[in-house]
Amino acid sequence: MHNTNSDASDEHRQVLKKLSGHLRNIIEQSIVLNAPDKVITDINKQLATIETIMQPYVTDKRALEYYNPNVRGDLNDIQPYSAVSGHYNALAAPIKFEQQQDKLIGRVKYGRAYEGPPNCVHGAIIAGVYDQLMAIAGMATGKAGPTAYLNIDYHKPTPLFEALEFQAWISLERDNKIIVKGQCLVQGEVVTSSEALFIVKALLNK
Ligand SMILES: CCCCCCCCCCCCCCCC(=O)SCCNC(=O)CCNC(=O)[C@H](O)C(C)(C)COP(=O)(O)OP(=O)(O)OC[C@H]1O[C@@H](n2cnc3c(N)ncnc32)[C@H](O)[C@@H]1OP(=O)(O)O
Repeated sequence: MHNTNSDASDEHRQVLKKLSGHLRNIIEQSIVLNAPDKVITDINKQLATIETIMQPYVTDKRALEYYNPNVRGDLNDIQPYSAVSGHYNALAAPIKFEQQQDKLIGRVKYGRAYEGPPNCVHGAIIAGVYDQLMAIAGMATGKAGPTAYLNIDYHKPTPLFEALEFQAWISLERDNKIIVKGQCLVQGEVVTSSEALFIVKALLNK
């Protein structure tokens, strides 16, 4: 189940990614859907058919890696099914990770499915991005481990439908501890900032 390798072809990865894209669009559309009962009933029937088609192929083994420490190119593929950043998980918004010098960057726009305060991104979604982005940024030390704490300062509301730039960088690495800092910018303005502690030996020893 928690495989670190996969023999999936590029074609297989592409069709799986496309499936997540369709599901993601359906989730977003469902939030603002205002259709007659008859139309929704028809949609429900078609979705039930899709579930039936998928069911025989649902196994306890993922097609892709749960965790791919040797990923090259797309940094999101370190955890392809991440609930926050996985391009193969429809729950994750299409955030794009990239390394820029000593910072890991996450660029994303959130839609209605991620709304907390009116027209703003839910604070728990923001926390999720920091947790994932900072964990991956910490891996640049060559180590990894679970989050011991994640502190977030919400300085200003984070708007929906606007380009967000999350940044994360290693602040301190000592023994079994990695402290990572982060911030999120909207049009150059910092709207949130964060700090997280990751414990390395804990993951390796337990
Ligand atoms: C098959 C493939 C597998 C590979 C797999 C890799 C997968 C890579 C994917 C990445 C995925 C990312 C995803 C996002 C990252 C999550 O979301 S992780 C999920 C959220 N976090 C958790 O569930 C962690 C739950 N907590 C725990 O397990 C434990 O409390 C911890 C954090 C591991 C620490 O426990 P511990 O090992 O017993 O360590 P402990 O001795 O208590 O503390 C060690 C040191 O840290 C300090 N410390 C501990 N907690 C704190 C704290 N809250 N504040 C300050 N200091 C603290 C201690 O004081 C101690 O300091 P020293 O005495 O050494 O100076």
